[in-house]
Amino acid sequence: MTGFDDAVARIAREVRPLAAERVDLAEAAGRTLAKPLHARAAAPRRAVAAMDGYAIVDAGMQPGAPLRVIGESRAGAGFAGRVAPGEAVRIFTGAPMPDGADRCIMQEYAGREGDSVIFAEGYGPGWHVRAAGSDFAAGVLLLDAGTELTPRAMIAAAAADTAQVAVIRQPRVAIVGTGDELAPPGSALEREDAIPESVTFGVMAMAQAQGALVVSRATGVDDLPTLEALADRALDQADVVIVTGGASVGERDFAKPMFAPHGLDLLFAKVAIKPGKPVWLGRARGRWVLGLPGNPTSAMVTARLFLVPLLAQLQARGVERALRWRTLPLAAPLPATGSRETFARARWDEAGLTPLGNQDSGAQAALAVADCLIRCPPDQAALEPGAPVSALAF
Ligand SMILES: Nc1nc2c(c(=O)[nH]1)N[C@H]1C(S)=C(S)[C@@H](COP(=O)(O)OP(=O)(O)OC[C@H]3O[C@@H](n4cnc5c(N)ncnc54)[C@H](O)[C@@H]3O)O[C@H]1N2
Ligand code: MOO
Repeated sequence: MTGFDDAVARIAREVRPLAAERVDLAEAAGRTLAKPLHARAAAPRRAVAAMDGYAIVDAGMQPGAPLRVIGESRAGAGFAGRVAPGEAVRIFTGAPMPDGADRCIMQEYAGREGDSVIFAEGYGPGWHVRAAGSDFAAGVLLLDAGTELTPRAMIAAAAADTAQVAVIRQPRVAIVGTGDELAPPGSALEREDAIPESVTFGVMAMAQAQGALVVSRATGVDDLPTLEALADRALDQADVVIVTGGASVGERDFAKPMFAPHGLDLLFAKVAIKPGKPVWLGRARGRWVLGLPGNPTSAMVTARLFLVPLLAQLQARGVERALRWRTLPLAAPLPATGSRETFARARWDEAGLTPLGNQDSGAQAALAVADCLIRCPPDQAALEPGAPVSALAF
């Protein structure tokens, strides 16, 4: 059986990023930059006021002495002339500082009468000027290749004055759920022994949250010819095919056999973890095929541990960014681990991590409240509250 770190290392080694494409910036949120993004101009391009008030020459300024207001500078329409001592220009936040002026005094300190303005004591010490290039200089690297365009990064990309960006193509994902017992949610009660099909919904949401385009979601009964046909179609459509269920050792576990006619080549099959031991990853017809166990908690834990790094790697983000472990204290006791490395579901708050009471790999209700996985080495003794553990956002 493959160890967890070894399985992740194989993903890092074998999975190559998808090709790049150019998209309009408005379409780029959530995508990953394929090329570094440099600033086309400095920000601000020239010194600007940081407050509404008056631009003045600081040297020789005296509170109470009147200054002559010679013009106005607005954001988008600066003042063309030059300011000399004894003069002031009415200015607004973000407006270019006129030549000669080096300080902005907030309008709260100004007494204005016609063309004359007098400043009250106490307007210092702030100069309220943002120097040219104080945010960033022209030509600097703002966002490196491999950066996800988060909402915050979108600001920097637009501020770089770029209309289009080179991003990695979105991974196309097809999901196939297998099992005779599965019924579309809303119809399970119509058939004796049916259960609502839940796993593909969670896996789809996780793939989408990682930037993937889910091109199809299908379910198939445990019949090999039916599943082979579903595999064929999914391989036509997607970069990554995810098959859920049928990963175990029963006669009707067809998750791997359904890809056999397409030349399935396994990267790993079975990982020494709990839950999710039957998880596997392979390649067929040049596509990645990820097999997740059918148990809902096992499926979501293995999706978090292997699908998220796989999608990260395809999008040139690297597996490390997909698996950021943090050391956090336990807020409640953690039971001893068995012989497999274990990923306990937990909730995190100010007090620390509270392992959930239901650690069954078939659990669905407990999944909805879990937001962390605690990584427990094999044969770890029970831990008391306060003990530091390694945790991953789930
Ligand atoms: N003799 C052995 N039995 C099992 C082993 C083993 O090593 N030897 N491994 C166990 C482990 S660990 C797991 S995990 C499961 C994995 O089983 P499968 O991947 O074959 O999954 P199924 O048998 O199809 O289903 C398991 C369970 O999950 C429910 N399920 C499946 N798909 C869905 C879905 N899309 N939505 C909701 N629920 C689903 C299914 O009804 C079963 O209850 O095998 C153990 N057995
Ligand atoms: O891996 Mo299974 O997930 O232990 O039930």
